[in-house]
Amino acid sequence: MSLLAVNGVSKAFGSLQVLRDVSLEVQPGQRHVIIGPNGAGKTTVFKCITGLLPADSGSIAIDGTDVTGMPAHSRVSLGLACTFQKTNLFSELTVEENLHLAVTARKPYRFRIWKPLSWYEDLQRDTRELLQEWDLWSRRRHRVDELSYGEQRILEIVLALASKPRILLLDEPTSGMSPAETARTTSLIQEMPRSVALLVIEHDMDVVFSIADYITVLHHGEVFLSGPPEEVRGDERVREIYFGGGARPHA
Ligand SMILES: Nc1ncnc2c1ncn2[C@@H]1O[C@H](COP(=O)(O)OP(=O)(O)OP(=O)(O)O)[C@@H](O)[C@H]1O
Repeated sequence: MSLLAVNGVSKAFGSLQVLRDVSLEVQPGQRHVIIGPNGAGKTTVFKCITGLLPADSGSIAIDGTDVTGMPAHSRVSLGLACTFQKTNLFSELTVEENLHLAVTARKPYRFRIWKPLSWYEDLQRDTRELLQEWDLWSRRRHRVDELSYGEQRILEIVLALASKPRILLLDEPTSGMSPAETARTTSLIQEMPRSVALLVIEHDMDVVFSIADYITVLHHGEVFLSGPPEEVRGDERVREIYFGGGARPHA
C-alpha cells in the first residue's frame, strides 16, 4: 500500500484553476521529486497534502487512512512532516533550544509539570544525537539569527526529522542557498534513513537527479508525466516545457 496517495485533487483560487485532477503516490522509503515551471501548482499540492488548504475535490490518504477532511495536526500524528520555503524557526533561541522544542513535541508527558527524570535524559540524548548526526554540534550554542540562511534551512529539515516522520515533504530545500550549502543539503537528503519517505519540490536539476528515484512533472496544474528519472530526463516534451519558451528552471 502507498504511504501517501493523492487521488484526483483539484483546487481553484476564485476563477484561477490551480490544480486539475492531480494524482500521485509515494511508496515507503521512496525519494519522489515534483518538478515543474513556476506557477505549476507544486506548493499548492503540498498545502493540500498537509491540510493547510482544503482540496475542492479528490482525496488524500496517508498509509491507507483517508485524511481529506482532517486538520493538519491529525496528519502530523499519522507521520507527516513538512518544511516550506519560508523558515519557521525561533530566531532568538539557539540551535539546541530549537531542537529541544521539536524533540519535546513528540514525547509523552510533554504537558505534565512533573516528569520522570528519564524524560529529561532522553530529551538531552535525542537532541545530542540529532546535532551530531547532522553536523550541527559546533553550532549548537549559536542563536538561529546568527546562522546563514542556508544553515537555517538545514536546521529546519533536522527539526522536521526530530518528529520521526514516516513521510517528509520538502518544498525547494536548496532555494536561495550557496553552492556549498546546496551540496551539503543534497548529501543530508541522500543520507536520510529509508525509514523516511521523501516528497520534494525542487528546481535545481542537479539536485533532482542526485536524489530522485521517481519524478512527477506538474504543468499548468496537471500531472504531465511521472516515472523514473531516466524516463523523465530523456523526455523531449519535458525539455520543451522548461526550455521551449526560452524559460529556464530557476536553480
Ligand atoms: N492563496 C492564493 N490565492 C490566489 N492564488 C494563489 C494562491 N496561492 C497560489 N496561487 C496561485 O496559484 C498558482 C500556483 O501557485 P504555486 O505556488 O502552487 O506554484 P508553484 O508551482 O509552487 O510555483 P513556484 O515554483 O514559483 O513556487 C500561481 O499562479 C499562484 O499565483
